[in-house]
Amino acid sequence: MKTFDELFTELTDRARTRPAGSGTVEALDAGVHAQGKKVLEEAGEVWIAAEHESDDRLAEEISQLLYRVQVLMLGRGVTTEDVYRYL
Ligand SMILES: N=c1c2ncn([C@@H]3O[C@H](COP(=O)(O)OP(=O)(O)OP(=O)(O)O)[C@@H](O)[C@H]3O)c2ncn1[C@@H]1O[C@H](COP(=O)(O)O)[C@@H](O)[C@H]1O
Repeated sequence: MKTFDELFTELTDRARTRPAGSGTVEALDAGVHAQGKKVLEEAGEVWIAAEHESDDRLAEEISQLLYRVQVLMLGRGVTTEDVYRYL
């Protein structure tokens, strides 16, 4: 179990240390265009899960969307502080 901030710290570390086998490193290397497409894809899966699937499946899809948003944030160099000041 981890929070949004804890995941962002972990992904920031992945970007810095670039461990072999990290899907995050691969996603970062794919660039902002590919990262954005993943956000859109996961958002669509969240929508479908909200209409047709269980609460647990919806929660899982939301977690994947949050992950993809964080990868895009890292890809663009946007921090959680940059985002939180608009909340
Ligand atoms: N929270 C996530 C997470 N959520 C989603 N995903 C990725 O998103 C995929 C699921 O998305 P899809 O449903 O689109 O499945 P898919 O299209 O088959 O996925 P791909 O083939 O596109 O990778 C998973 O297989 C992961 O590749 C995640 N990958 C990593 N994390 C966490 O990020 C951290 C760093 O991970 P690594 O960089 O892999 O070490 C760890 O704490 C992980 O738990």
